Amino acid sequence: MSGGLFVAVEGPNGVGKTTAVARLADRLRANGRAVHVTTEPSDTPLGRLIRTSEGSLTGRALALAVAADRYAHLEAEILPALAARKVVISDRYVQSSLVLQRLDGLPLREIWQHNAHVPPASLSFYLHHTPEVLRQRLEQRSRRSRLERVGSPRRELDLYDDAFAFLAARGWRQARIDCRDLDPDGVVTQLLQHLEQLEP
Ligand SMILES: Nc1ncnc2c1ncn2[C@@H]1O[C@H](COP(=O)(O)OP(=O)(O)O)[C@@H](O)[C@H]1O
Ligand SMILES: Cc1cn([C@H]2C[C@H](O)[C@@H](COP(=O)(O)OP(=O)(O)O)O2)c(=O)[nH]c1=O
Repeated sequence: MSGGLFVAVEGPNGVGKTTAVARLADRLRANGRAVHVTTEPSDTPLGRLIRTSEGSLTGRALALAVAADRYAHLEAEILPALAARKVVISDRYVQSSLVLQRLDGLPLREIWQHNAHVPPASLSFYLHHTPEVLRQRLEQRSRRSRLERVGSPRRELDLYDDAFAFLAARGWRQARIDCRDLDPDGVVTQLLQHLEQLEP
């Protein structure tokens, strides 16, 4: 992908995506890599509008807004950073839509159509944990989003499994990371091992 490396970090709410993204970036920087950390929804006016409207923007309208944000994010931020040969790490990408928009009532194939022109990441990580641990972590959060309340850890994991298989069938390069018994550094060590296999 234009000289850089594009890493997506996916998985259910509370699994440790944000933690893993920050630590992966630290480890790659310590190894001398130029890293660009980003998130979806993006840190732009549209991305911020999606975050603040998530209670009222629902279903197809939310799905299309998230897809529009993704195309803009690619154009304005991800592809230029890749062209500058950076490692881009995104906290959430297409697999998240294949789950969250389904929780919001859309069929998988329609969500896929909205994302039909989105390039795959170089490698997409699916972080996995038990529903019991995910539930405990979510209970500790002071604020839960509408989709966190609509879904449940078990339902989210089922939909992530579906999305993983769906993307695999379309040739997306993915790795499923079982986070049980791994502290944050242990998770990142596994991510780095997978990334080393990509880069000779
Ligand atoms: N590997 C891990 N082991 C134990 N706790 C973790 C691990 N990764 C993250 N956590 C904790 O779990 C909670 C959710 O992590 P977070 O990175 O915010 O998840 P997400 O971004 O997927 O919602 C935080 O309290 C974080 O400190
Ligand atoms: C990336 C993404 C986000 N969203 C929406 C729903 C989420 O509740 C909202 C914010 O994403 P989320 O990652 O849950 O936010 P936070 O970083 O605050 O935990 O964006 C989707 O509906 N589909 C997507 O693909």
